[in-house]
Amino acid sequence: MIEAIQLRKRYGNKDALKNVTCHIPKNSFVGLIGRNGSGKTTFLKLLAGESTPTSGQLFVGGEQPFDNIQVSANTMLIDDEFNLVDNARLTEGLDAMAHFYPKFDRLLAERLLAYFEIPTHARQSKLSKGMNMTYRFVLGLCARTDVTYFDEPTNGMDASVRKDVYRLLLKDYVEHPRTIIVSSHHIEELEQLLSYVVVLHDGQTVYVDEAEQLQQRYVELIGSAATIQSVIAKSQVVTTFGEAPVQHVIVPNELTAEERHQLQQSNVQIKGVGLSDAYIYMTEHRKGGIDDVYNDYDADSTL
Ligand SMILES: Nc1ncnc2c1ncn2[C@@H]1O[C@H](COP(=O)(O)OP(=O)(O)OP(=O)(O)O)[C@@H](O)[C@H]1O
Repeated sequence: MIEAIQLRKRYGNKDALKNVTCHIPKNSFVGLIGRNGSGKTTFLKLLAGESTPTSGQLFVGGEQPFDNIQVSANTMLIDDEFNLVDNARLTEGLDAMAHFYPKFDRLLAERLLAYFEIPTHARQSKLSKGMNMTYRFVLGLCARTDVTYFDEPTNGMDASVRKDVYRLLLKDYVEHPRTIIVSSHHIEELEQLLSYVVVLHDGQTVYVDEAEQLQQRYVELIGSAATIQSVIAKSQVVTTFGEAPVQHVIVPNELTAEERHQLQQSNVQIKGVGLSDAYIYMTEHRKGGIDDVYNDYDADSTL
């Protein structure tokens, strides 16, 4: 459905995206994850045809998205700027959606807005931040475009609305399979839904694959620091936390049978790592964890 090849986007003298390469199969439910400033919004804007790549190639459904009516009729980007009609009442927004998007489910949209207690006679500009995001989310969901991009859709929503939103996303996706890409900082809340994950780091794709594969990328060793150090080479360690004598050591899931045997013999527990933690280890180990900063600070301040 989506093919990006060595995509680059430059703003002035800054590369917002340096090298994004990914293939996303049709009807995937994708988590677009990455640290602040890693390029998620920039990538979504390119996908939605709102800006042009500086170099590289990008295809959505076989078409280049920029300035392409066919792509824009079948895709939708919901972000905190989304506003179909300026200063409109919500009912006018619903009218516009029905006009532009043939698969828009107006009845469901009205029922959801009533459930979330969002008054449809109100003007969008008068809604609270959380209500505005919920309204936009409802429009994006009910549009049922072939591809829908949600950029941080739960920003400003309270915990209970966020929970409903994730449930809704899953229910609607199961009943109407399509390609959905969600960028979010609440990846731990989203991870049960994802079939596919794209991780951006510093403007580059560092992981593109099924969510399950990312979960299996690392393991956590819990036990005596001395034992772990005697079996695992320092170069294998992604990060370490916890205070001696019991330490938690994260390593790539590439232990040999011999290493596993030695660790288990010494009562070191070998545990799987969740998706959101795996993502954090993948994008954090280059600069060390927060413990390293604190330990270095302690060492320097006692000099
Ligand atoms: N219009 C712009 N002009 C100049 N630089 C920009 C522009 N838009 C984005 N950038 C820069 O490009 C980089 C990527 O920004 P982007 O907003 O895509 O990241 P992000 O992953 O969505 O971040 P966040 O999680 O904080 O929303 C950042 O360094 C940002 O400062």
